[in-house]
Amino acid sequence: MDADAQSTSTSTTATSRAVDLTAVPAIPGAPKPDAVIVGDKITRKFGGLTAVDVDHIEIQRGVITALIGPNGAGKTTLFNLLTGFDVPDSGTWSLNGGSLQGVASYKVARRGMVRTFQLTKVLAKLTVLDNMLLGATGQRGEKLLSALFAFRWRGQEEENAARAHELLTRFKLDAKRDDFAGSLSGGQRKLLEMARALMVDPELIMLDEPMAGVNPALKQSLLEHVKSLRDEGRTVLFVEHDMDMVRDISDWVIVMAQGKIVAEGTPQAVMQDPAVIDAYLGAHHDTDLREMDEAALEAEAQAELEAQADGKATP
Ligand SMILES: Nc1ncnc2c1ncn2[C@@H]1O[C@H](COP(=O)(O)OP(=O)(O)OP(=O)(O)O)[C@@H](O)[C@H]1O
Repeated sequence: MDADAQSTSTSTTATSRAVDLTAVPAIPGAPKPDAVIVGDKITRKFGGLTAVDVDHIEIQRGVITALIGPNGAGKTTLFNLLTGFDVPDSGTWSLNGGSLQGVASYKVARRGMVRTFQLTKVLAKLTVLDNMLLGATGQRGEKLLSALFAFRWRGQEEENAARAHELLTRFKLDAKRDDFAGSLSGGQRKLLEMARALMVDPELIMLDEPMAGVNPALKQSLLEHVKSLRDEGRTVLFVEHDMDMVRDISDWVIVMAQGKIVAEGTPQAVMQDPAVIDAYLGAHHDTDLREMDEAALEAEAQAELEAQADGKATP
């Protein structure tokens, strides 16, 4: 384990809110013991295509939930809707019981829910430190009224700089604080985006494909950082195609296909669920889950060969 990440997770376990989810029924829309997000009848259509059609969703507080599914399943669209970056055709959802319907993305962030993007939105021509400080916008200082109280704004600036420094150290980016963000590797940009999201000290952090474009050397460190978010009491919801990551760090997995939630459960249960394997294989273009369930596929191929040898037609 990365020494820095280890010290982070060790020092933060005291505030972990993780609970055992093995007793939660493995059914789509399963009720959770302490849901931080609850959504109902959320739909989003693009022309004739229904990208999201979620009947009920609950995200448990304090654990890591993976949202998986084949390409085009609606995962990013659902992220966009929950965080106010897109507007649904119908549906309601709440954070800690407070409705987020019609709430703009920056206000959603102020209420404690932030997200990162599939393609990182770090600003290449700003320094790493300036990117961090931008992450703190939406706080007191940017308000016109606060400009009248410059002493408060200065205090906020100092607080932000201190927090940025602390986070850059934690994410091992402190040596790069004055470099242009554009000079960072793909993995470092993902780390910067995660660090920036933490500037507002969110209760819930949503990561859209945190492993995409990250070189293998940084992957383990990134995984440990995601786990440390949970270990310090935050809720993590992430979209990912990297099934190793899903298996390694998720406490719960929600599977989408064609806009709907088709399965939920612990990683172990979900990865053996025929509905999940169907959802992936039906889409024909996600190889990760194929690799993941090689044994099941081999058994299926063997059965097919035997059926052929017996002269039976296979469906
Ligand atoms: N702005 C848009 N305009 C039209 N169609 C869209 C738009 N955004 C998404 N879609 C369509 O909605 C469906 C769901 O897309 P979405 O990006 O949410 O899927 P996803 O599960 O995140 O896929 P991936 O894993 O490939 O990122 C897809 O068919 C996509 O083409």
